[in-house]
Amino acid sequence: MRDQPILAVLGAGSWGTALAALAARNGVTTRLWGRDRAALAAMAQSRRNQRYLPDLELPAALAYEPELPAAVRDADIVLIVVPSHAFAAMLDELAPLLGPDTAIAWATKGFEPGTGRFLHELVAQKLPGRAAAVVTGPSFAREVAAGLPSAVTVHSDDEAFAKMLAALLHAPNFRAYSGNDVLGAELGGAMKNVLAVATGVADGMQLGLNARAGLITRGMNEMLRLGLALGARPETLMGLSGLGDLVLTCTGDLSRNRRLGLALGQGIALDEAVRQIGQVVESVVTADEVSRLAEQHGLDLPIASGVRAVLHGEVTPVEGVRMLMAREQKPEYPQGLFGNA
Ligand SMILES: NC(=O)C1=CN([C@@H]2O[C@H](COP(=O)(O)OP(=O)(O)OC[C@H]3O[C@@H](n4cnc5c(N)ncnc54)[C@H](O)[C@@H]3O)[C@@H](O)[C@H]2O)C=CC1
Ligand SMILES: O=C(CO)COP(=O)(O)O
Repeated sequence: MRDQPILAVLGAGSWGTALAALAARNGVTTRLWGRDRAALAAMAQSRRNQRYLPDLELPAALAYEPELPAAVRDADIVLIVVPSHAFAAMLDELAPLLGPDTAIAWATKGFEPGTGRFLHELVAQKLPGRAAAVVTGPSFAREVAAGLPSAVTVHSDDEAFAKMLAALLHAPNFRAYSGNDVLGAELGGAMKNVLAVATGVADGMQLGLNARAGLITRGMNEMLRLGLALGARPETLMGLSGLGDLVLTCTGDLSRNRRLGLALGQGIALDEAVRQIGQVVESVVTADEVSRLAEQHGLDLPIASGVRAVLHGEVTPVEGVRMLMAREQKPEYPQGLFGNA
Protein backbone atom coordinates (compact mmCIF):
# COMPACT_ATOMS: atom_id res chain seq x y z
CA MET A 1 0.00 0.00 0.00
CA ARG A 2 1.20 3.52 -0.80
CA ASP A 3 2.52 5.76 1.98
CA GLN A 4 -0.24 8.20 1.06
CA PRO A 5 -3.15 5.82 0.36
CA ILE A 6 -6.19 6.67 -1.73
CA LEU A 7 -9.49 6.10 0.06
CA ALA A 8 -12.81 5.49 -1.70
CA VAL A 9 -15.87 5.91 0.54
CA LEU A 10 -18.98 4.20 -0.84
CA GLY A 11 -22.31 5.53 0.42
CA ALA A 12 -23.08 9.24 0.62
CA GLY A 13 -25.62 9.19 3.44
CA SER A 14 -25.00 10.64 6.90
CA TRP A 15 -22.18 8.38 8.00
CA GLY A 16 -20.39 7.94 4.67
CA THR A 17 -20.36 11.71 4.18
CA ALA A 18 -19.11 12.40 7.72
CA LEU A 19 -16.32 9.80 7.43
CA ALA A 20 -15.26 10.98 3.97
CA ALA A 21 -15.12 14.59 5.20
CA LEU A 22 -13.09 13.52 8.25
CA ALA A 23 -10.56 11.61 6.13
CA ALA A 24 -10.25 14.43 3.59
CA ARG A 25 -9.67 16.92 6.42
CA ASN A 26 -6.92 14.61 7.68
CA GLY A 27 -5.16 15.04 4.34
CA VAL A 28 -6.14 11.60 2.97
CA THR A 29 -6.91 11.61 -0.76
CA THR A 30 -10.61 10.72 -0.57
CA ARG A 31 -13.33 10.07 -3.16
CA LEU A 32 -16.96 9.82 -2.17
CA TRP A 33 -19.31 7.67 -4.25
CA GLY A 34 -23.10 7.61 -3.87
CA ARG A 35 -25.81 6.00 -5.96
CA ASP A 36 -27.71 9.29 -6.34
CA ARG A 37 -25.86 11.06 -9.13
CA ALA A 38 -27.84 14.31 -8.79
CA ALA A 39 -27.25 14.48 -5.03
CA LEU A 40 -23.54 13.95 -5.57
CA ALA A 41 -23.40 16.72 -8.19
CA ALA A 42 -25.20 19.05 -5.78
CA MET A 43 -22.69 18.19 -3.06
CA ALA A 44 -19.78 18.94 -5.36
CA GLN A 45 -21.32 22.26 -6.29
CA SER A 46 -22.53 23.46 -2.87
CA ARG A 47 -20.07 21.57 -0.65
CA ARG A 48 -23.04 20.52 1.47
CA ASN A 49 -24.93 17.25 1.83
CA GLN A 50 -28.26 19.01 2.00
CA ARG A 51 -30.36 15.95 2.77
CA TYR A 52 -28.26 14.13 5.36
CA LEU A 53 -25.83 16.62 6.93
CA PRO A 54 -26.94 20.12 5.95
CA ASP A 55 -24.86 21.89 8.62
CA LEU A 56 -21.50 20.41 7.58
CA GLU A 57 -19.31 22.36 5.18
CA LEU A 58 -17.53 19.68 3.18
CA PRO A 59 -13.75 20.07 2.77
CA ALA A 60 -12.59 21.46 -0.57
CA ALA A 61 -10.25 18.49 -1.00
CA LEU A 62 -13.04 15.89 -1.01
CA ALA A 63 -13.71 14.49 -4.50
CA TYR A 64 -17.12 13.18 -5.67
CA GLU A 65 -17.36 10.34 -8.16
CA PRO A 66 -20.71 9.08 -9.44
CA GLU A 67 -19.20 6.17 -11.41
CA LEU A 68 -18.32 3.22 -9.18
CA PRO A 69 -15.45 1.91 -11.38
CA ALA A 70 -13.82 5.35 -11.37
CA ALA A 71 -14.41 5.79 -7.63
CA VAL A 72 -12.52 2.61 -6.74
CA ARG A 73 -9.89 2.68 -9.52
CA ASP A 74 -6.41 2.67 -7.93
CA ALA A 75 -7.95 2.97 -4.46
CA ASP A 76 -5.84 1.43 -1.72
CA ILE A 77 -8.78 1.21 0.68
CA VAL A 78 -12.49 0.97 -0.09
CA LEU A 79 -14.66 1.95 2.89
CA ILE A 80 -18.27 0.78 2.49
CA VAL A 81 -20.96 2.78 4.32
CA VAL A 82 -24.19 1.65 2.65
CA PRO A 83 -27.05 0.15 4.73
CA SER A 84 -26.71 -3.54 5.60
CA HIS A 85 -29.50 -4.55 3.20
CA ALA A 86 -27.37 -3.20 0.32
CA PHE A 87 -24.04 -4.57 1.54
CA ALA A 88 -23.91 -7.94 -0.26
CA ALA A 89 -24.95 -6.41 -3.59
CA MET A 90 -22.28 -3.72 -3.15
CA LEU A 91 -19.61 -6.42 -2.71
CA ASP A 92 -20.86 -8.21 -5.84
CA GLU A 93 -20.56 -4.97 -7.81
CA LEU A 94 -17.07 -4.37 -6.45
CA ALA A 95 -15.69 -7.86 -7.07
CA PRO A 96 -14.77 -7.37 -10.76
CA LEU A 97 -13.58 -3.80 -10.18
CA LEU A 98 -10.94 -4.17 -7.48
CA GLY A 99 -7.26 -4.92 -7.83
CA PRO A 100 -5.94 -7.82 -5.71
CA ASP A 101 -4.30 -5.54 -3.14
CA THR A 102 -7.21 -3.21 -2.44
CA ALA A 103 -8.15 -3.42 1.24
CA ILE A 104 -11.79 -3.41 2.33
CA ALA A 105 -13.31 -1.66 5.31
CA TRP A 106 -16.90 -1.05 6.31
CA ALA A 107 -18.76 1.12 8.80
CA THR A 108 -22.12 -0.52 8.14
CA LYS A 109 -23.81 -2.04 11.22
CA GLY A 110 -25.93 -5.14 10.73
CA PHE A 111 -26.08 -8.60 9.20
CA GLU A 112 -27.05 -10.01 5.83
CA PRO A 113 -30.87 -9.93 5.91
CA GLY A 114 -32.40 -13.39 5.82
CA THR A 115 -29.30 -15.35 6.79
CA GLY A 116 -27.80 -13.72 9.89
CA ARG A 117 -24.39 -13.87 8.25
CA PHE A 118 -21.93 -11.28 9.55
CA LEU A 119 -20.70 -8.65 7.10
CA HIS A 120 -17.10 -9.88 7.56
CA GLU A 121 -18.28 -13.33 6.42
CA LEU A 122 -19.71 -11.77 3.27
CA VAL A 123 -16.46 -9.90 2.64
CA ALA A 124 -14.41 -13.10 3.12
CA GLN A 125 -16.66 -14.96 0.69
CA LYS A 126 -17.09 -12.34 -2.01
CA LEU A 127 -13.76 -10.46 -1.85
CA PRO A 128 -11.40 -13.08 -0.40
CA GLY A 129 -7.73 -12.70 0.37
CA ARG A 130 -7.67 -9.02 1.29
CA ALA A 131 -7.07 -7.00 4.40
CA ALA A 132 -10.52 -6.28 5.86
CA ALA A 133 -11.58 -4.09 8.78
CA VAL A 134 -14.71 -2.84 10.49
CA VAL A 135 -14.99 0.76 11.74
CA THR A 136 -17.48 0.96 14.60
CA GLY A 137 -18.25 2.50 17.98
CA PRO A 138 -20.41 5.24 19.48
CA SER A 139 -20.47 7.93 16.80
CA PHE A 140 -23.48 9.90 15.70
CA ALA A 141 -22.65 11.26 12.25
CA ARG A 142 -24.06 14.67 13.13
CA GLU A 143 -21.72 15.04 16.12
CA VAL A 144 -18.67 13.82 14.21
CA ALA A 145 -19.55 16.22 11.41
CA ALA A 146 -19.79 19.05 13.95
CA GLY A 147 -16.29 18.23 15.20
CA LEU A 148 -17.46 17.16 18.66
CA PRO A 149 -15.16 14.72 20.52
CA SER A 150 -15.82 11.08 19.59
CA ALA A 151 -14.08 7.71 19.97
CA VAL A 152 -14.43 4.73 17.62
CA THR A 153 -12.58 1.47 17.10
CA VAL A 154 -11.21 -0.32 14.02
CA HIS A 155 -10.95 -4.11 14.14
CA SER A 156 -9.20 -6.40 11.67
CA ASP A 157 -7.54 -9.82 11.66
CA ASP A 158 -4.69 -7.89 10.03
CA GLU A 159 -3.59 -5.77 12.97
CA ALA A 160 -1.27 -3.63 10.86
CA PHE A 161 -4.22 -2.70 8.65
CA ALA A 162 -6.44 -1.92 11.65
CA LYS A 163 -3.76 0.40 13.02
CA MET A 164 -3.14 1.99 9.66
CA LEU A 165 -6.81 2.72 9.01
CA ALA A 166 -7.28 3.98 12.56
CA ALA A 167 -4.35 6.34 12.01
CA LEU A 168 -5.90 7.68 8.80
CA LEU A 169 -9.16 8.48 10.63
CA HIS A 170 -7.65 9.66 13.92
CA ALA A 171 -8.00 13.43 14.37
CA PRO A 172 -7.78 15.97 17.19
CA ASN A 173 -11.43 15.41 18.10
CA PHE A 174 -11.77 11.87 16.77
CA ARG A 175 -9.99 9.09 18.63
CA ALA A 176 -9.72 5.90 16.61
CA TYR A 177 -8.64 2.84 18.62
CA SER A 178 -7.78 -0.51 17.05
CA GLY A 179 -8.29 -4.19 17.81
CA ASN A 180 -8.45 -7.65 16.26
CA ASP A 181 -11.89 -8.98 17.28
CA VAL A 182 -13.89 -8.37 14.12
CA LEU A 183 -16.81 -10.60 15.14
CA GLY A 184 -17.15 -8.99 18.58
CA ALA A 185 -16.93 -5.49 17.16
CA GLU A 186 -19.56 -6.27 14.53
CA LEU A 187 -21.92 -7.96 16.95
CA GLY A 188 -21.97 -5.03 19.38
CA GLY A 189 -22.66 -2.49 16.63
CA ALA A 190 -25.48 -4.56 15.17
CA MET A 191 -27.15 -5.64 18.38
CA LYS A 192 -27.23 -2.24 20.08
CA ASN A 193 -29.59 -1.06 17.34
CA VAL A 194 -32.17 -3.66 18.43
CA LEU A 195 -31.73 -2.88 22.13
CA ALA A 196 -32.09 0.86 21.43
CA VAL A 197 -35.60 0.17 20.16
CA ALA A 198 -36.44 -1.41 23.52
CA THR A 199 -35.32 1.62 25.55
CA GLY A 200 -37.02 3.89 23.03
CA VAL A 201 -40.30 2.00 23.47
CA ALA A 202 -40.03 2.25 27.27
CA ASP A 203 -39.27 5.97 27.09
CA GLY A 204 -42.05 6.50 24.54
CA MET A 205 -44.42 4.88 27.02
CA GLN A 206 -42.96 7.10 29.78
CA LEU A 207 -41.98 4.13 31.91
CA GLY A 208 -39.25 6.10 33.64
CA LEU A 209 -35.51 6.13 34.09
CA ASN A 210 -35.39 2.93 36.17
CA ALA A 211 -36.89 1.01 33.26
CA ARG A 212 -34.37 2.49 30.87
CA ALA A 213 -31.38 1.58 33.06
CA GLY A 214 -32.76 -1.93 33.64
CA LEU A 215 -33.20 -2.47 29.91
CA ILE A 216 -29.71 -1.22 29.07
CA THR A 217 -28.14 -3.51 31.69
CA ARG A 218 -30.15 -6.61 30.86
CA GLY A 219 -29.64 -5.78 27.17
CA MET A 220 -25.90 -5.76 27.79
CA ASN A 221 -26.31 -9.19 29.37
CA GLU A 222 -28.01 -10.40 26.18
CA MET A 223 -25.21 -8.96 24.06
CA LEU A 224 -22.59 -10.69 26.20
CA ARG A 225 -24.35 -14.05 26.14
CA LEU A 226 -24.90 -14.06 22.37
CA GLY A 227 -21.44 -12.64 21.74
CA LEU A 228 -19.67 -15.22 23.84
CA ALA A 229 -21.67 -18.05 22.26
CA LEU A 230 -20.49 -16.81 18.86
CA GLY A 231 -16.84 -16.43 19.91
CA ALA A 232 -16.61 -12.68 20.62
CA ARG A 233 -14.28 -11.50 23.33
CA PRO A 234 -15.90 -9.97 26.43
CA GLU A 235 -13.56 -6.98 26.45
CA THR A 236 -14.69 -6.08 22.94
CA LEU A 237 -18.33 -6.19 24.01
CA MET A 238 -17.53 -4.11 27.10
CA GLY A 239 -15.66 -1.60 24.92
CA LEU A 240 -16.58 1.12 22.44
CA SER A 241 -18.24 -1.18 19.91
CA GLY A 242 -20.50 -2.85 22.52
CA LEU A 243 -21.24 -1.06 25.75
CA GLY A 244 -20.17 2.30 24.34
CA ASP A 245 -22.51 2.20 21.36
CA LEU A 246 -25.28 0.60 23.45
CA VAL A 247 -25.28 3.49 25.91
CA LEU A 248 -25.15 6.08 23.13
CA THR A 249 -27.95 4.59 21.09
CA CYS A 250 -30.20 3.71 24.04
CA THR A 251 -30.00 7.22 25.50
CA GLY A 252 -29.32 9.65 22.64
CA ASP A 253 -32.25 11.03 20.71
CA LEU A 254 -30.07 11.40 17.60
CA SER A 255 -30.37 7.61 17.29
CA ARG A 256 -32.82 6.58 14.60
CA ASN A 257 -33.30 3.20 16.24
CA ARG A 258 -34.13 4.80 19.57
CA ARG A 259 -36.47 7.21 17.79
CA LEU A 260 -38.23 4.26 16.17
CA GLY A 261 -38.80 2.81 19.63
CA LEU A 262 -40.03 6.16 20.96
CA ALA A 263 -42.57 6.35 18.14
CA LEU A 264 -43.76 2.76 18.64
CA GLY A 265 -44.09 3.41 22.37
CA GLN A 266 -46.27 6.42 21.56
CA GLY A 267 -48.56 4.28 19.44
CA ILE A 268 -47.28 5.32 16.00
CA ALA A 269 -47.32 2.51 13.42
CA LEU A 270 -44.00 1.05 12.24
CA ASP A 271 -44.31 2.18 8.60
CA GLU A 272 -45.22 5.71 9.60
CA ALA A 273 -42.39 5.89 12.15
CA VAL A 274 -39.82 4.72 9.58
CA ARG A 275 -41.22 7.19 7.05
CA GLN A 276 -40.94 10.08 9.52
CA ILE A 277 -37.33 9.20 10.38
CA GLY A 278 -36.47 9.22 6.67
CA GLN A 279 -33.10 7.48 7.06
CA VAL A 280 -31.91 3.92 7.48
CA VAL A 281 -33.21 2.22 10.66
CA GLU A 282 -31.12 -0.94 10.82
CA SER A 283 -33.04 -2.61 13.69
CA VAL A 284 -36.01 -3.30 11.43
CA VAL A 285 -33.99 -6.03 9.71
CA THR A 286 -31.38 -6.71 12.40
CA ALA A 287 -33.97 -7.78 14.99
CA ASP A 288 -34.83 -10.84 12.88
CA GLU A 289 -31.19 -11.77 12.46
CA VAL A 290 -30.37 -11.43 16.18
CA SER A 291 -33.29 -13.74 16.96
CA ARG A 292 -32.12 -16.16 14.27
CA LEU A 293 -28.59 -16.29 15.75
CA ALA A 294 -29.97 -16.68 19.29
CA GLU A 295 -32.16 -19.57 18.18
CA GLN A 296 -29.24 -21.25 16.40
CA HIS A 297 -27.31 -21.14 19.69
CA GLY A 298 -30.21 -22.13 21.92
CA LEU A 299 -30.25 -18.78 23.71
CA ASP A 300 -33.25 -17.00 25.18
CA LEU A 301 -32.82 -13.24 24.66
CA PRO A 302 -36.09 -11.81 25.96
CA ILE A 303 -35.46 -8.13 25.20
CA ALA A 304 -34.17 -8.70 21.68
CA SER A 305 -36.93 -11.18 20.87
CA GLY A 306 -39.51 -8.83 22.40
CA VAL A 307 -38.34 -6.08 20.05
CA ARG A 308 -38.61 -8.49 17.12
CA ALA A 309 -42.16 -9.41 18.15
CA VAL A 310 -43.19 -5.74 18.48
CA LEU A 311 -41.68 -4.90 15.08
CA HIS A 312 -43.65 -7.76 13.51
CA GLY A 313 -46.86 -6.64 15.23
CA GLU A 314 -47.07 -9.96 17.10
CA VAL A 315 -47.37 -8.12 20.41
CA THR A 316 -48.07 -4.49 21.27
CA PRO A 317 -45.46 -2.47 23.17
CA VAL A 318 -47.67 -2.73 26.27
CA GLU A 319 -47.82 -6.52 25.97
CA GLY A 320 -44.08 -6.68 25.31
CA VAL A 321 -43.31 -4.81 28.53
CA ARG A 322 -45.81 -6.94 30.46
CA MET A 323 -44.15 -10.11 29.19
CA LEU A 324 -40.68 -8.93 30.24
CA MET A 325 -41.90 -7.97 33.72
CA ALA A 326 -43.79 -11.26 34.15
CA ARG A 327 -40.79 -13.50 33.53
CA GLU A 328 -39.91 -15.86 36.36
CA GLN A 329 -37.90 -14.41 39.22
CA LYS A 330 -34.30 -15.59 39.36
CA PRO A 331 -30.77 -14.75 40.49
CA GLU A 332 -29.18 -11.98 38.42
CA TYR A 333 -26.37 -14.27 37.21
CA PRO A 334 -27.62 -17.86 37.52
CA GLN A 335 -24.51 -19.38 35.89
CA GLY A 336 -21.94 -16.68 36.48
CA LEU A 337 -21.88 -13.41 34.58
CA PHE A 338 -22.65 -15.04 31.24
CA GLY A 339 -25.27 -17.60 32.30
CA ASN A 340 -28.69 -17.89 30.69
CA ALA A 341 -31.16 -15.17 31.73
N1 LIG B 1 -25.53 7.85 10.91
C1 LIG B 1 -24.75 7.46 11.89
O1 LIG B 1 -24.59 8.19 12.87
C2 LIG B 1 -24.05 6.15 11.82
C3 LIG B 1 -24.41 5.17 10.91
N2 LIG B 1 -23.77 3.97 10.91
C4 LIG B 1 -24.14 2.92 9.98
O2 LIG B 1 -23.80 3.31 8.65
C5 LIG B 1 -24.67 2.68 7.72
C6 LIG B 1 -25.24 3.74 6.79
O3 LIG B 1 -26.03 4.57 7.59
P1 LIG B 1 -26.27 6.12 7.32
O4 LIG B 1 -25.24 6.71 6.44
O5 LIG B 1 -26.46 6.73 8.64
O6 LIG B 1 -27.67 6.03 6.56
P2 LIG B 1 -28.48 7.20 5.83
O7 LIG B 1 -29.90 6.82 5.89
O8 LIG B 1 -28.04 8.52 6.36
O9 LIG B 1 -27.96 7.09 4.33
C7 LIG B 1 -28.05 5.88 3.65
C8 LIG B 1 -27.30 6.04 2.34
O10 LIG B 1 -27.23 4.78 1.72
C9 LIG B 1 -27.66 4.92 0.39
N3 LIG B 1 -28.24 3.66 -0.07
C10 LIG B 1 -29.42 3.10 0.28
N4 LIG B 1 -29.60 1.96 -0.38
C11 LIG B 1 -28.52 1.80 -1.17
C12 LIG B 1 -28.13 0.84 -2.11
N5 LIG B 1 -28.93 -0.19 -2.39
N6 LIG B 1 -26.93 0.97 -2.73
C13 LIG B 1 -26.14 2.01 -2.46
N7 LIG B 1 -26.46 2.99 -1.59
C14 LIG B 1 -27.64 2.87 -0.96
C15 LIG B 1 -28.66 6.05 0.41
O11 LIG B 1 -28.80 6.61 -0.88
C16 LIG B 1 -27.98 6.99 1.38
O12 LIG B 1 -27.01 7.76 0.73
C17 LIG B 1 -25.74 1.95 8.55
O13 LIG B 1 -25.41 0.59 8.63
C18 LIG B 1 -25.63 2.60 9.92
O14 LIG B 1 -26.00 1.72 10.97
C19 LIG B 1 -22.75 3.71 11.76
C20 LIG B 1 -22.34 4.66 12.67
C21 LIG B 1 -22.95 5.94 12.75
O1 LIG C 1 -24.67 3.73 15.08
C1 LIG C 1 -24.94 4.86 15.42
C2 LIG C 1 -24.15 5.60 16.40
O2 LIG C 1 -23.00 4.91 16.79
C3 LIG C 1 -26.14 5.52 14.86
O3 LIG C 1 -27.26 5.01 15.49
P1 LIG C 1 -28.67 5.02 14.74
O4 LIG C 1 -28.50 4.20 13.49
O5 LIG C 1 -29.62 4.44 15.72
O6 LIG C 1 -28.98 6.45 14.42
